[in-house]
Amino acid sequence: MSLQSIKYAPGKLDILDQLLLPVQSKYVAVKGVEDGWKAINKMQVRGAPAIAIVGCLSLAVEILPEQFDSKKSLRQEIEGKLNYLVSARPTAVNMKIAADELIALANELTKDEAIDVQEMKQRFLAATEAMLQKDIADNKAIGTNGAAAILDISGKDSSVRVLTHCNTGSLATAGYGTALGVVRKLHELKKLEHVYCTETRPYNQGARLTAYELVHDKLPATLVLDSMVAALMRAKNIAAVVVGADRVAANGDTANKIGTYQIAVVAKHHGVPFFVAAPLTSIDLQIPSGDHIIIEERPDREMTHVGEHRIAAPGINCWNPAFDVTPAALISGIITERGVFSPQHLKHEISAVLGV
Ligand SMILES: CSC[C@@H](O)[C@@H](O)C(=O)COP(=O)(O)O
Repeated sequence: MSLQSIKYAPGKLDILDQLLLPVQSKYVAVKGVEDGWKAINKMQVRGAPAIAIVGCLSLAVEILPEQFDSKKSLRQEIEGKLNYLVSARPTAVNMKIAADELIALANELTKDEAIDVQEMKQRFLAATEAMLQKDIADNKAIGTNGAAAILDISGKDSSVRVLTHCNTGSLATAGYGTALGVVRKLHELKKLEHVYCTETRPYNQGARLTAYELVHDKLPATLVLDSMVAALMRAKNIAAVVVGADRVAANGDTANKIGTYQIAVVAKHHGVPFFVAAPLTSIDLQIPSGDHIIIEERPDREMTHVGEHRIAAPGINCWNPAFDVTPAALISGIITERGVFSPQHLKHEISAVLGV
């Protein structure tokens, strides 16, 4: 059975505590928005799509038992709590886009004179709950589109070796995964010779989470350290790199886990195609370029310690940005559920597909 990081039934939300993986698989209850905010901020749940889903479902759990005396008070609660959830982590855009969409829905329902406060609440909860299934469907489409793009480039008859970074699988999404969904699809098509995953220092999402998923799902996989990528490309005939995204700007610049940018530079040097796989909810057409993306800086301790064990000299200063921005010029294609877009023409191509 594939991994499930989010378990939801109306009024009940449990998440797999990713701080404990891979040593322990333990679900923790998220009983409302405060728990949701803390789980996102402390990285018990992580990965851009999963953050948005857990944030929104934590609100669903909180408002289900509550009584509201007017649609206006329900709307205010929804807006205030969603904006609070957006503040838990700054870089990934999915929570912000989900919050904006749900606030717009709440505004629309407030104005609709044909419905009362009970019906407004039901419709809001249904929209929130629909996110889980939609994310899985989107990821499967990303997998199909991405596998086709990689096989197109590498020649359809051969199996491929690919490299991925960070974690973009079932643990970072509602299921199946984005970049890891592409890897999964290649495997389903019997076209995956091998996947290499980086350790992803300092938080080790690759070694702890991606490696855990790859072993769990029995995919042919090998772990490498972040410092081995250039040597790997020279030695192992890598057909493509595929990574996720936390926020893609309108010009195709992409924020993703720290280390992504240097992999893209190395890929360019070796002529290896570099793909970003992400749902449309990771694309922020409101910002013109990556210069406008706020990069979260995390505590020094994530660099100086492994668990309780100090590995850096006491007293040394640290700089710990959690993400970097890969310039669009280094990206071969942005794989979404609606097709593979050229980063240089992203805004235009998305508008054409969505008809807006
Ligand atoms: C499918 S998610 C893509 C990204 O969110 C992922 O690569 C990543 O950077 C996760 O960062 P994290 O800091 O662990 O939340």
